[in-house]
Amino acid sequence: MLRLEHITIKYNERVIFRDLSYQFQENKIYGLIGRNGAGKTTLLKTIARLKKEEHGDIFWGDVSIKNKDYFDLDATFISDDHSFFQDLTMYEQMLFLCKIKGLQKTKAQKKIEEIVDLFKLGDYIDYFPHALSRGTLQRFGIAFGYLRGSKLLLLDEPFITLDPIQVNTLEKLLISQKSPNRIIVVSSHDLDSLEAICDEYLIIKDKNVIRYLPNEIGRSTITQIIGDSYE
Ligand SMILES: Nc1ncnc2c1ncn2[C@@H]1O[C@H](COP(=O)(O)OP(=O)(O)OP(=O)(O)O)[C@@H](O)[C@H]1O
Repeated sequence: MLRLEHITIKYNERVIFRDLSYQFQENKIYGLIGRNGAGKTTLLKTIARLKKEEHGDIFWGDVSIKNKDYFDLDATFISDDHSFFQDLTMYEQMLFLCKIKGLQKTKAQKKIEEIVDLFKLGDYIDYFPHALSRGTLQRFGIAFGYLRGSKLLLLDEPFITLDPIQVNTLEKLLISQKSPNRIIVVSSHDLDSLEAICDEYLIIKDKNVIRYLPNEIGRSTITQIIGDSYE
């Protein structure tokens, strides 16, 4: 369980979240919804410890992760802002990641093969990042996150730039990744995809979140809540 307790998040003097408390449970996919600039990325980064809150605390189980950093956590944050090594092919980068994870070479090669197949990236593994389209880079970014694996998967706008086939593949993949050991949080403006995968929606409003179950809220109400948050 991941628990946010009365957290306030700011950039300089600008408050993005005020006194936010929420409890995320394993085996669930949460959809983070909000207008542009509402704070979706900020909240994901805060959970991933890539940004620190001003007040409050965050607990993973019974342990505070307030003073932890991203690499202290068993977490993967996937955004569309991928940083790849420009001098390595995509295959070499995947091997490098496996090496950091301590995976033996033959096991690493097998795992990479599986993932490359899953994401249909076989044609591109010998490319350098600068030669790939945005959509393909996004797929590699997600494949890297998948390769890394984690108890906490945080995805920021994962469906952006993916074609409909890849959107469908990713939806299925995320559902298959649900487990009693894992919490998944996805931010997106793609309400169709969120509806297909989420157990709970968290809609950002008034510097806080409102929780809904997908079957208790329609699209027009979501749009209305987002619209109201502009006022
Ligand atoms: N590094 C930063 N310094 C100052 N302000 C920031 C910084 N990063 C984000 N912000 C501001 O914080 C607010 C929340 O930004 P965030 O990126 O979290 O929103 P978002 O909901 O993810 O938006 P979008 O849907 O457009 O991606 C925005 O007003 C943004 O301008």
